[in-house]
Amino acid sequence: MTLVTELRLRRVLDSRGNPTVEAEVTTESGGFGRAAAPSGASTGEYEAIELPAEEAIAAARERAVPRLEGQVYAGDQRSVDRVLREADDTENFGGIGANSAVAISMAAAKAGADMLGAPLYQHLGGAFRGDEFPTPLGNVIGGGEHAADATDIQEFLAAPVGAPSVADAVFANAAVHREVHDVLAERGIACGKGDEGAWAPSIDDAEAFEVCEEAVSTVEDEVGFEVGFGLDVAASELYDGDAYQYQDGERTLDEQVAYIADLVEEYDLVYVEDPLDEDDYDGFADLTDRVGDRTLVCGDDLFVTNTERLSTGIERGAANSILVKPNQIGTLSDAFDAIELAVEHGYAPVVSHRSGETEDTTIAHLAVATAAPFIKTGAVGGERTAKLNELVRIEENA
Ligand SMILES: C=C(OP(=O)(O)O)C(=O)O
Ligand SMILES: [Mg+2]
Repeated sequence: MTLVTELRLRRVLDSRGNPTVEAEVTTESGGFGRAAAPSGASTGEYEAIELPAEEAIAAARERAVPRLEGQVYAGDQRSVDRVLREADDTENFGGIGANSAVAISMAAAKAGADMLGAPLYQHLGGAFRGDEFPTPLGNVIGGGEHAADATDIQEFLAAPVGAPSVADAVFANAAVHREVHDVLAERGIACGKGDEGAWAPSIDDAEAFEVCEEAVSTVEDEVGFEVGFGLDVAASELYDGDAYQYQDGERTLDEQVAYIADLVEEYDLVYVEDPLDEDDYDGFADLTDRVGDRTLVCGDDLFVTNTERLSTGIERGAANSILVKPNQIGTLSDAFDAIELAVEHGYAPVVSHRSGETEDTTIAHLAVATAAPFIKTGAVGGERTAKLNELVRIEENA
């Protein structure tokens, strides 16, 4: 019944105005799924390859479409994703592009769910999924590769860890975002927004910590539950192969570990993503040793949603959390495998958007399906609220 009868691919816009790949899967009995690939700016060196959209579409039309149409069942996600890998025939989706692969993989999942008449999270998570919901991490101040002339640290993330519901958490993050703007205005600082909708003021990291702390504490008083904050340092972007380069000077490898450990202590950070370079497993292990009992040390560029890199991290005690971006690895099956391996070893999976996004809501369903404790998908902006509002709807209906 879920035999794929038609697979269409087209170019659509992402939130940065760049072309990205959208896929539509139709099945024999009329099941339908549509999904679009996101795109990163601070991409990890070991990510699957994103090809220019036109090139990815042409390659997938030639190599993947004939292997899927009339051959594979959309409800059998593992088969769809295996065929995508066979059609690609490289280690990193350099053949058809991870953007084509992930769009097709997610569209097939949606077509499979449509055939069952079930929401996507239920199709992916099954009947015994449980009833846990992810806490959203909301980007409220940012710079790095996402905004010029702003903070060195890429993301300051509101983390409403005490929220009684997803809806409360989503609104708390939006309130922190608003409050950050008010605090900046009081200080006479005008600013625009970065790629993910976070404020991108021309201030240094030290001032951003002050602003964030003040905004979070005001909102915490208003809502009456615990709201903390965390970071995505995106440290590979600061590392020049020798030291970490900040506006206020450089930090050696040891200094960087000590600096982050101090920040965790001083601001009671609940989450620290990519605090060190993507090749520095030892540094991650050292930091995890120091602060891993108090905070999540998350690997994004370090692990790139890849089970081999995660296995290395597990062996070496590097990090205690993994960021999960389906387009970093290319298929939903691979993303599921990374989550499963992480959970098995006590690593917290954090399902994540990319800085370039679309209205696609698959990651909201993926986070619920896998009972991921966190989802990182911004605080405001249409392509971000698409996921947040979907979480609110899922929570109401689940
Ligand atoms: C979402 C992120 O940014 P990008 O999509 O640019 O990699 C990130 O680094 O976690
Ligand atoms: Mg990151």
